[in-house]
Amino acid sequence: MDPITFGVLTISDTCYNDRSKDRSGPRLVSQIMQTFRNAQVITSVVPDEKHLIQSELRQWIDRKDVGVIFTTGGTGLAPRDVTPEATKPLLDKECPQLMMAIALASLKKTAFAALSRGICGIAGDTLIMNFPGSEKAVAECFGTVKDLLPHALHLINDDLALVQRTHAQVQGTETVQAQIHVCPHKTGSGDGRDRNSPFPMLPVAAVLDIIFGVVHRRSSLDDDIWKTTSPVNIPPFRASIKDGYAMKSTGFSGSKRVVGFIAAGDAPSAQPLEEDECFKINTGAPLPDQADCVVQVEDTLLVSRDKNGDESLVEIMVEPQAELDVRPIGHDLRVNDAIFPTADASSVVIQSLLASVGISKRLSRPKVAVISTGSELLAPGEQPVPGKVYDSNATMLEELLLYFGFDCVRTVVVSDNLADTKASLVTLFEKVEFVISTGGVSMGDKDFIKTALEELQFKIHCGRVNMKPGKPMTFASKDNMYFFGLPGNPVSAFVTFHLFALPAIRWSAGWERTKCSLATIQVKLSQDLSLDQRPEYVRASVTSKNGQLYASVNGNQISSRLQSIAGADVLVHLPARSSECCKASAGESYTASVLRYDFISKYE
Ligand SMILES: Nc1nc2c(c(=O)[nH]1)N[C@H]1C(S)=C(S)[C@@H](COP(=O)(O)OP(=O)(O)OC[C@H]3O[C@@H](n4cnc5c(N)ncnc54)[C@H](O)[C@@H]3O)O[C@H]1N2
Ligand code: MOO
Ligand SMILES: [Mg+2]
Repeated sequence: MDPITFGVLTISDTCYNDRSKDRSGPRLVSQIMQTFRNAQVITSVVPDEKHLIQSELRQWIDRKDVGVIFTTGGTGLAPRDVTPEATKPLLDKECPQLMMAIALASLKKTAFAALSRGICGIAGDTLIMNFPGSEKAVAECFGTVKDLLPHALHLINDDLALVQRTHAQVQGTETVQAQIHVCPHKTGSGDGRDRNSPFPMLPVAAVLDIIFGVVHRRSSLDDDIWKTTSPVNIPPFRASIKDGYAMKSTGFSGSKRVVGFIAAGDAPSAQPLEEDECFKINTGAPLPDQADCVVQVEDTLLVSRDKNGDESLVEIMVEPQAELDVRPIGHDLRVNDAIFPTADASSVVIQSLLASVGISKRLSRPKVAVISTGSELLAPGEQPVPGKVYDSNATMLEELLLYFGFDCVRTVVVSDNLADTKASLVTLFEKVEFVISTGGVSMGDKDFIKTALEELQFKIHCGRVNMKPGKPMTFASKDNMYFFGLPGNPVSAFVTFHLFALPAIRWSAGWERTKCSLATIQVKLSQDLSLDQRPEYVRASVTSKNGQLYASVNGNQISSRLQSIAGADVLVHLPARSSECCKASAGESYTASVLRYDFISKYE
């Protein structure tokens, strides 16, 4: 089937106000991409407003390339659910049987499918289907219709030859020629097919959805860790919280003979203790068996020392209370209690809490390698050579992995050569699960990465992303080997590492999905910014003013200028330019991904 463009329209007040809540749209995009390799997908999010739904639908119906539009959301019985009412006036013909097929399939899964009012029909030569709003429902609905779409479109486009062929196939009189995907983007040949990438530009959210669906999440953080119970009590003995004197609270205040000294690490003392006696004790030391409280040194006076200079008599200035400044056995953690009160993938938390109960277990982390590709690269420290540039990406990626708590097991630099690229990939994947490369993923004759992946039987899940910088970002996998081909432009590599490779590695390490991507905040722009035709991730420093966070963009944002990462606290998510809006204005609020722990550069 010739490449067609699918439209995925999320209709939801909630998602319109916060795009990160839209899970159904990206899920639908990734389902489409996994079913129709050559498809293009355009997406949008509108509130549950009839006129806005219709204006978006009309724009897409009027486009020649858009063959199918799926809407998700607004098909229910709630007052704001108006998707069918918005869709119906635009249709030339309804397709009730298609919706019935969806309804019957959905009813098998849940009786509540009966409450969905979605409709389906044809507007011009575009097929429109209303799907429910839930992520699960859109996947199921798409699954019901996906095999019907090619034939439906051939009928709509009156493509008789193909219609006959499909009928013949259905009647079983013709075998379908197996469609083998050959990457037309061969390099070096420079024939016509190289002029257009075969990879659709996927929305960022859809790429993340694909990544989380493909990358195997290590279960080690799921069960055995969180369910681990403590083999010991913490503290294992009654421990003093202060430096002071251990005594019997029944002995009241007043002067007491000092009969001994207990340091942290000493064994508990079973020595008898009178009410007018006490032990000098250190913080963390075990209380003597007959004491039930500790008075801190600040609440005492030293009265006398014996001939060896040791304290012999003290004046207790406060009334001692039972259990004062004492941590009972198991006060912080009891034996057989769960060590982890909550799932927390931080290795600091996991390793230190395990250590606190005496378990020495080094959590294995996903193994990552870095490849820098490019015949033009010089290693830092080498002498300049005409036509060459220094390789900043390898160092940057090693440092980024370190910063985020992962190790770069190995780094190689490979020139623009297909055989070397393949050989490096094979060697590295013998040792690691993730390989992150930079360079060689765009349209150049020497961009071998995608070809190398195809020839090594990797599945390329994403070959281009609708974003700036980072458009040619490539994600591929084969079994449990995962490959990120970041663009060569240093800033593109920086941005796509943060948005895609890091979340994937964290996911593989067992992190909660909500924590895999960088945390996001809302910032106000400090200046006007023009919008690009792709959604843009601009580097900006953050100022906190009266509790409001402002973002100032770090100079020229061209994706080769690595200087823009200096002082970059966040990546501000700027939407793509649209016919209604071509700039982001100072004072407007935008979502921003937090790049570093210390993400506020200035307080005013
Ligand atoms: N005809 C088209 N050309 C390009 C397109 C396109 O769509 N059509 N996309 C542009 C975009 S967007 C990006 S991003 C770049 C990415 O290209 P590659 O991933 O193939 O990167 P290279 O071509 O290998 O290098 C790009 C650039 O970056 C420099 N570079 C590469 N590696 C390093 C490194 N390790 N350290 C520092 N600098 C590096 C390299 O010298 C180039 O200047 O493609 C555009 N082209
Ligand atoms: O995608 Mo590129 O990174 O814009 O230059
Ligand atoms: Mg290139």
